[in-house]
Amino acid sequence: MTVREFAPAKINLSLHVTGRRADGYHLLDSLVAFCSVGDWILAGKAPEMRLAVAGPRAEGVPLGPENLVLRAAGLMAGAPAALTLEKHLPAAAGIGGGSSDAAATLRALSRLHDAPLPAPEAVLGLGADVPVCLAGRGCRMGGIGERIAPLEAPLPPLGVVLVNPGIDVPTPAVFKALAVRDNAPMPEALPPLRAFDPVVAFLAAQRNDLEAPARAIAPAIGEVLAAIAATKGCGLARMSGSGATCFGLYETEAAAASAAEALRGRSGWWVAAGRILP
Ligand SMILES: C[C@](O)(CO)[C@H](O)COP(=O)(O)OP(=O)(O)OC[C@H]1O[C@@H](n2ccc(N)nc2=O)[C@H](O)[C@@H]1O
Ligand SMILES: Nc1ncnc2c1ncn2[C@@H]1O[C@H](COP(=O)(O)OP(=O)(O)OP(=O)(O)O)[C@@H](O)[C@H]1O
Repeated sequence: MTVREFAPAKINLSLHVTGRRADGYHLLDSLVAFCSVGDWILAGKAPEMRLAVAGPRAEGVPLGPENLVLRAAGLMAGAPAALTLEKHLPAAAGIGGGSSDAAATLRALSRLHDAPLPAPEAVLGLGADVPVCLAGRGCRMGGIGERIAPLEAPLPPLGVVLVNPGIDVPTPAVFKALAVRDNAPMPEALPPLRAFDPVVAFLAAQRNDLEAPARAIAPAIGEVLAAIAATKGCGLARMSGSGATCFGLYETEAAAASAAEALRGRSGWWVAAGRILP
């Protein structure tokens, strides 16, 4: 029996940094969505845990125990499997690549062995983005990433474009470069987010507080944002997470696919188009 689990790209539609804990981790308020662009995890029963990495973005992905797939598998003691990670997302890109792979591995091994998922604190120990990736649906994320409040209504299937300029931006460096760490949160009550117009109107009044420090580290992010914003039908262009990947939102998946075509060809840019998942 082989189990296939999708590891969708994580998109921070907004990312407000509202404080910092004594241990240095930052407090966040983020509207998080997932999209139909992502990696895949394949898992089959085997006498011991092993990992193979394939796919167009396999180059440079670690095969050793530091791979988040193996770190996640290590939490599912007694559930060995032959794991294949099919890599489609750029790494260190702000779209939860390794984090989503870890969450998909937990889901795959839980299904393969009919085993319970690890405790929330163990999931958080894999990385601040893993709890929201384990939820894998539209959420408001708080705390350092452990407070996950699924949205009351599913997000609409908006078109989305993802663009990465081919520059790794290490998350710790971006948080370290923040000038202000006690920014305002989003409004306590979120408005209905059931269609393109209200979603982009609401998000236009929100922020990604990591955009400024990330652009100081990788100025190419500014070029990516301008190029996305200039595409036909783009309702919002914003960096995701700690970058460098930026996203554009469109009313339809077709509009996003057209925008992606217009953006391809820039040397070294990774461009993908899809739709926002519920
Ligand atoms: C920026 C986001 O992607 C937004 O979703 C996440 O907060 C980062 O999630 P992540 O990449 O899984 O982060 P981790 O790998 O857990 O942490 C990497 C480093 O980012 C910083 N970090 C991360 C999360 C957080 N709430 N505050 C932080 O200051 C810490 O220096 C940490 O050592
Ligand atoms: N399964 C994995 N896929 C990609 N990178 C991985 C994986 N496991 C470990 N890594 C290592 O983790 C580093 C960070 O990559 P990762 O894709 O986790 O960042 P990210 O999750 O996209 O960033 P963010 O959490 O800010 O969205 C990579 O440079 C790589 O060395």
